[in-house]
Amino acid sequence: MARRLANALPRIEPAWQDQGNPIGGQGMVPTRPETDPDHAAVPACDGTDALPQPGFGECRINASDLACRRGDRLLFARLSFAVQGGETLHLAGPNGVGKSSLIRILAGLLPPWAGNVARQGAVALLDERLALDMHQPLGRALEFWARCDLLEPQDMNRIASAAELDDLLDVPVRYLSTGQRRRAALARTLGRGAPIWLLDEPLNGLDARSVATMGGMMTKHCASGGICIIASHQMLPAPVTRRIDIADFLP
Ligand SMILES: Nc1ncnc2c1ncn2[C@@H]1O[C@H](COP(=O)(O)OP(=O)(O)OP(=O)(O)O)[C@@H](O)[C@H]1O
Repeated sequence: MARRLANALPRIEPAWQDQGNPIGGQGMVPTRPETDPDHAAVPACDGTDALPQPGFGECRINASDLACRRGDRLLFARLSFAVQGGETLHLAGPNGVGKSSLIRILAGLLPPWAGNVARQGAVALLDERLALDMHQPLGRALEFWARCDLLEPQDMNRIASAAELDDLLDVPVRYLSTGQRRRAALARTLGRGAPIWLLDEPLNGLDARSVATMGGMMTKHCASGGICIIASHQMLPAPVTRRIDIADFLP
């Protein structure tokens, strides 16, 4: 039962078929972290060392000729990319362009209007939903997911510490501030131990220190062979392999 819950996110089958490398993959060159004057001076928190370093097997995600329609509007079309372990893809673009919709397509929660996604590796999805029991103290709410994800309690504790949640574990989730909820959602998501992170606006509501910590987590995840695909209208505090502005794929 627990394993079934842990794998509750839909998987796109077959797990992987090599469909070539339409945009880059192998050839993509990591860049320096995108610079944001608001965040540049804040050192990453040491707590990132507490994240588990699982040493992922091969993981990749390929999007081929994707188009997305919501309601009666075609949002984007002819969008292709390939991302492999160790790479970060930044999905950018103005409000309403379709960043969240693309994240949902990549997670298998929304069918594309056209094209397909091939994926190897489990996914951890962070979106606008907190997915924590508002009536439980934070520690209990995180424990629920730790059990689902078959985490050892000490692993969840380490992740909570990395997200600087130690002092909040006894606080009911509904009393947490916006930024505290975001950090709790991050801990819940990253605790899955999945190689592919799909993060929709992970920096929203975070203060400068938490943004730097998040950057450290992303950097470590990629260094361990994981994938980060981040939809954000902000610059990312970690090395970015490729940036796609969805506005370039308007139909
Ligand atoms: N279920 C839906 N039915 C119809 N239209 C939808 C639906 N969900 C989203 N949309 C529309 O699709 C468009 C893209 O939404 P989406 O949330 O993907 O954009 P976004 O780039 O993530 O925006 P933001 O930067 O504001 O978060 C918006 O115009 C939105 O109103």
